[in-house]
Parts: sequence; C-alpha cells; structure tokens
Amino acid sequence: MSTIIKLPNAELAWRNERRFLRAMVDQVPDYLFVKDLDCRFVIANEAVARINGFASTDEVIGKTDFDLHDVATAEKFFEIEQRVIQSEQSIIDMEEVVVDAATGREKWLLTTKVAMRDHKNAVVGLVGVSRDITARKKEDLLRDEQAIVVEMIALNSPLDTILDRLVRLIESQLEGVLGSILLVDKTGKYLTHGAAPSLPPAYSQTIDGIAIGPNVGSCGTAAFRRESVIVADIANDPLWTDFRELAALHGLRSCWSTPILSHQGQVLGTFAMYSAAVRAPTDIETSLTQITTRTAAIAIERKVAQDQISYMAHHDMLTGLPNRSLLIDRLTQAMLQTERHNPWVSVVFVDLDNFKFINDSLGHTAGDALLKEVSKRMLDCVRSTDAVMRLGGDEFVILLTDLPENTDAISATLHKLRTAIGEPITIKEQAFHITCSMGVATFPHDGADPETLIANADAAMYKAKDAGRDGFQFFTAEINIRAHERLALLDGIRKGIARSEFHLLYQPQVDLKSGRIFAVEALVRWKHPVLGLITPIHFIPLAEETGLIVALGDWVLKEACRQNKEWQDAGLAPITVCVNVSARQFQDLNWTGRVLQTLEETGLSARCLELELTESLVMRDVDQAVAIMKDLQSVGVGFAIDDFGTGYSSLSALKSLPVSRLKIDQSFVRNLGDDENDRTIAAAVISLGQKLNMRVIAEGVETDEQLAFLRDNRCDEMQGYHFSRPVSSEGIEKMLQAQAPKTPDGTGKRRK
Ligand SMILES: Nc1nc2c(ncn2[C@@H]2O[C@H](COP(=O)(O)O[C@H]3[C@@H](O)[C@H](n4cnc5c(=O)[nH]c(N)nc54)O[C@@H]3COP(=O)(O)O)[C@@H](O)[C@H]2O)c(=O)[nH]1
Repeated sequence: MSTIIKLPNAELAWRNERRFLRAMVDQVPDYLFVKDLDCRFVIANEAVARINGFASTDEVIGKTDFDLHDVATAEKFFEIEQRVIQSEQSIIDMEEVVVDAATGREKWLLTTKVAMRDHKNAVVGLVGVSRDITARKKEDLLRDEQAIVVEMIALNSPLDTILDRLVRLIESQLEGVLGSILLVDKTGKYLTHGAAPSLPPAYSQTIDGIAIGPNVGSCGTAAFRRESVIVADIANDPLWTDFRELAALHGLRSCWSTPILSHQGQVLGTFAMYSAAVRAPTDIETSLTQITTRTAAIAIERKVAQDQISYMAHHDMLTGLPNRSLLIDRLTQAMLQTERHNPWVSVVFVDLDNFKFINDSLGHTAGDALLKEVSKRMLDCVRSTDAVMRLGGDEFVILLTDLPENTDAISATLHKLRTAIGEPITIKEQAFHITCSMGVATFPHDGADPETLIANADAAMYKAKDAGRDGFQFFTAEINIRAHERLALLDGIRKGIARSEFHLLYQPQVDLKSGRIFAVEALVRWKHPVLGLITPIHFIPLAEETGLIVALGDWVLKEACRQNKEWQDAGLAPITVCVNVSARQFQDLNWTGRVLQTLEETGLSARCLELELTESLVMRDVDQAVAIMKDLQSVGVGFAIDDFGTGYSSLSALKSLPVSRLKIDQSFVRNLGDDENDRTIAAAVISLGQKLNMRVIAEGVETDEQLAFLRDNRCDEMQGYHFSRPVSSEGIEKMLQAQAPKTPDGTGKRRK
C-alpha cells in the first residue's frame, strides 16, 4: 500500500507553478535559455534542445557552445555573452546565424541576451531568448536580390550573368532544389543552355541543344506544350524515357519545368527545378517559379530587343549585309591584324552600272529583288574570312583579308565577282544583265585609316566607270589627283551657289507651223572664278549625286521665273519658261511648296512655267509622280517629259500622266538623216504623243534635213542649234522683240 505524502499547500503551489513555467517555456517556439557565468547552459527549453539535435532538454544542461558549435561560432557567442555578463549591458534584438544540427541548414535568429541576477542582486549568468527569423530573412533576401536582378536587366548586364544570379537566388530560397534555365534557339526548335549554376556541368552539357517536342523530358515537353510539366518521379515517367539514365547518373529524381513566355505568349525558354527526392513542388516552390519565369522573360525579351536594335544599327535591312558602321569596325580590326601578320587588306568598292535604269523603270520592288540577288552572288564569291557590306543604294564594299602581297589574288576574286554578277537575273519573268564597276584600295599603300581607304576605293571605282564600266580599277596616284579634283569641284559648287557664280542661258522653243518662239528652256551655266565657264554636264551629275542639286535647282527655278516675269513686265508677249527638274529635287518633300512659293514671290503666272521631268524619273514611281504633278497642274503649272524614248515608259502609265508635251530625245533626232531606226522611233513618238493629246517637241535639231523630216511627220515644235543656241536673257529679249508685231516706237514691246 502506497504512502500518500501530503505536501503543504505552499509547496504544492510552488511545484504547480514550476510545472506550468516549464510547460510555458517548452511550448514557446522561441529559444529560451539561461547560462551561468561560464556560459554553460543551466536552463534550456525544448526548442534549444531541438535546434542542437537533442531529444530532451536535459542533454543540453551543463554544455557550452563549444560542445554544440564549431569553434569560430562558439567563440563568437562566448565573447558576446561574457561582455553582457561583465558589462551588465543587455544585447537586444541581435541578428545571428546558427546551424540547425537536426537539418544542417542555417537559421537566422533574432536574439536578446540580458545579464541575470540572484536575490542578492549579484550577476550569476545570463538569460537569452532567440526567435527564428529565417523566413523573414529569406523574404528580405528575395526582395533585395530581385531588385539587384531588375537593376542588372536595366543596366544591360549580360543575359547569362542575369539568369545565373536569378537561378542562384531561387536556390537560396529553397532546400535541396537545383534550378536551370534553357533558352529557345534562333530556329525555335531547340533549347540551349541559359543558366544552371548548381546542376552537374556534365548533365547541363548533355541537355544543351535538346529538341522541343512532345516527349523530351520536362523542359522539351514544357516548351512544346507551352505549359508547366511536373514530373515527380523521373524514373517512372514516360516523358523521361530518353533521359532517365542520365538523370539517375546525376542523382536527379524529380523535375518541374515551366515555359518562360514573352508578353505576346511566345516561348522564350524554360525554367526547371530539380530535386533528388521523388516529389511534386510545394506551394512556395510553385510561387517562386512564377517569379522566376516572369523575371527571366523580361531579361530575355530585353536582350532579344537589344540584339535586334544592335543588328539594325549595324546591318542593311534589305540584304542583311553589314552596313557602313560595321564595315569601319571590321576594317579597323583587319588593319590591326595586318600590322601583326603583315599581309594586305583590300577594300573593293562595287557600284552596279545599270541598276538605276532597272530600279527606275521596273520599280523599287524589282530593284530590291535585284540587290538581294547581287548580294547573294557576292557572298558566294568571297571566302568566309572576307566580308561583303552594303553602303546603301547600289553601292557595296567588299573587304578582302589575308591576301598575299601581290594583286593577282585580288584580280582573280574581282574577275569571279564580275562574272557572277554578270549572269542573267530574272525579275518579273524578265532576264536582266547587270554589270558592275569596282575600285580597289589596299592597306597599307593606299590609305592608313578606314575612311581614306574607302574614299580611295570609291575614287578608283569612278575611274572604272569612266573607263567604260563593267570592270575594275586599282587605286593609283593619278586617281588620287582626280578624287581631289572631284572634292574641289564639290566644294566649288557649294561656294559657287553662295557667291552667285551661276547664271542662266535660255534656248528658244519654236512652233513648227508659225515659226514663232512660244517658250524657252532655262539652262544653267557656271562662271568659275579660276576655271572660267563650265557647262552643266561637268557639274550637274556631281550636284545630283551629292544632293547639292536641290539648292542649285531652287536657285535656277527662282531665277527663271523672275526673268520670265521681267520680260513680261517689259511688255514682251508672254512665253513659257521651261525648267529642268532632277530626281533629287522632285523627291524632296517640300519641293511642291517651294515651287508655289517661288511663283508667288516672283509674281509669274503658273501658266508661264513648265517643268521638264525625265522619263526615267517619272517612271520610278508613277503614282507618286502623278500625285505631285497633279498638285502643281491644278494651279496651272505645265509638265513636259524630257529625253523621251531613252527610258522605259509603260504606255498605260504615260496615258495617266498630266503632261502637255513630249520631248523627243536628241539622240534620235541626231541621226534622223541616215538612221532608219531613229526615223521610225521619232515618227512613232510624234504619233503616240499626239494620240495622247500631247504636243511633241524635237530637241537637238541642227540641220535642214532633220527639220524637214519633223515637218513631214507633223511634229509640233522644235528646239536646237538650227534655230538658236542657248543665249543670254538679252538675246531672248531681242528675239522676242523681233517676232512681235511692230509697235509705234519700233521696239515690239507692248505698252504695260
Ligand atoms: N537639273 C538641271 N539640269 C540642267 C540644268 N541646266 C542644264 N541641265 C542639264 O544639263 C545637261 C546639259 O545641258 P546643256 O549643256 O545646257 O545642253 C543643253 C543644250 O545646250 C543642248 N542642246 C540644245 N540644242 C542642241 C543641239 O541642237 N545640238 C546639241 N548638240 N545640243 C543641243 O541640249 C541640252 C538640253 O537638253 P535637255 O535638257 O534634255 O533639253 C542637259 O541634260 C540639261 O537638261 C538645270 O538647271 N537643272
């Protein structure tokens, strides 16, 4: 029979209190402990026992941190706790890291340590309380790291660095999970390595380049299905049939992959988490996957956009060839290499001879197709170490590197290029033969920097053009002189406009029935201060090429209108002044406005102005030409087609043109006496123009024979030396006076 010992009430109450206190201390999730002056555990709750890998609190009592942690950590705790004990200064809310002995994982603790006194107020140890703040710390880390990744994206850090950091971030948030990002390659058919900092490199290398398809592990399948693919057990999932052994070799048992989608829903890559355990992802892992795929999508899309911008900045969009900026870069690199290895670098400037004709007559689409085909042929002719670039229009530059120090190898390549480009090209079911002129400048002899080499190759190309086209020319000292002359001429035109060195001559146009002058063509002349009188053939092509024709053309138009108004104001019978318009002027956006403004400023009636457009200019873009011409025609300005017969007019287009006159080109008129073909063409043009209700004028008429033919074929009008060469404004005034009915004062001028 057991003896019941009855405790006094006070003792019972004390024991109960102790029991409750113990229960309270153990049930608190925080770590509570008391240590003596030697920092030895005197009291510890169950949380302390657990984190240190003990089953009961008794096992902790009597131990120090040196029994529980590595020396460095234990020394750190000891030093802090001794300071608290000796200084009696509490440490409040200190953050510290400990390793959870049960799991081996690091934990963040928020710890307070306070000196503990006995009933005599003497310090006998310390009380400690620590709270596990690992989850909060991870959230902070996630937020901070996300901000860093976003900053890296904004600062255009390399994509692989960004993705690597992103995967490491996710791995730092999770236990036992390895991340991987794969990227869709340019073909859209394969996944290539993006980032996998913790996966075994051998595994990453093997899956680099896997296909996107219905049964290609978790990633290939996720990219194919455009949805997450969760494989909880690689060993037993059919999607992994081809990769099962590989995964097992590296201890990978589960893989959850999610496609990375652009904001337009296009698959950019995949993000996968691997685990060594057979399991599905937790909620936290799923939500971290969402964060990762969103961030990765932004980084990848930005990189794609940057690559596109950079590509566009360095390439010609039509042909895909590098452009001028990349050419300078490549040429500089090649020149640096040359200094080291000592072979030559040659710059070949290529210009297509008859491209303008095809572009003008068949339109831009045909022109574009031709340029693409020629680019392809050039690429086929050069080695992979050489480079082909398009500067714009029909101008290309080829960089030939690693050449022996003689011109034979270059000549051989140029012959090859010439032959390849010269093969027929079929556009719109029509075969064209295109030829090219090429100029070569070689480093180090022909220039020490990229710009000089290109300019000298260009100058040599012009020499090849002058020599009859369809050939090539090496840069020489003589070409150098000519190139400088060209530059000087260009500078001269610029200065000549500013210094009023240009003037106009006027060539009468005569009605063949009445023999009367009804119009004059304004023809520009340049009185150069040193070189004397220069005819347009020597400066108009260069002015057209460089765009200076716009300023010069504006001046010609204004001067011609002013002069015609002056003749009228002087009482002479009103005539039309015809002004030549070049393509560069016609394409200038504000040109129509400037014509109208000139008429307003000079006071000339629009009906007394006719603009001469060449046939090829109009046929370049018939719709646009018709629109511009109609705008000006609506106020009374007339239009003539110059050099008719040399271009490539479509008859239906001709019908739609608001044109009042056709000018038969001089080249047909010149041989009217003896060339049956030219006679036939001239007769046909006269008949065609008249059937289209246009008047027809023959230009370049010099002989009686030509005139007789034109009369016999009922040509309406003529212009040429037979009647008069181009003359000064005074010369025209006299002619107009001469043909006017006599006035009482004998001048032929009417009273105003
Ligand atoms: N865009 C601009 N082009 C202009 C301007 N002024 C002239 N030009 C163009 O320059 C080319 C050469 O012109 P030019 O040396 O003035 O020659 C013209 C006439 O002098 C010449 N012509 C006239 N009659 C005869 C002749 O009987 N025989 C003969 N051998 N030549 C003759 O023809 C030229 C006029 O040609 P066109 O304009 O086609 O009527 C020339 O293409 C001019 O157009 C300008 O201000 N702007």
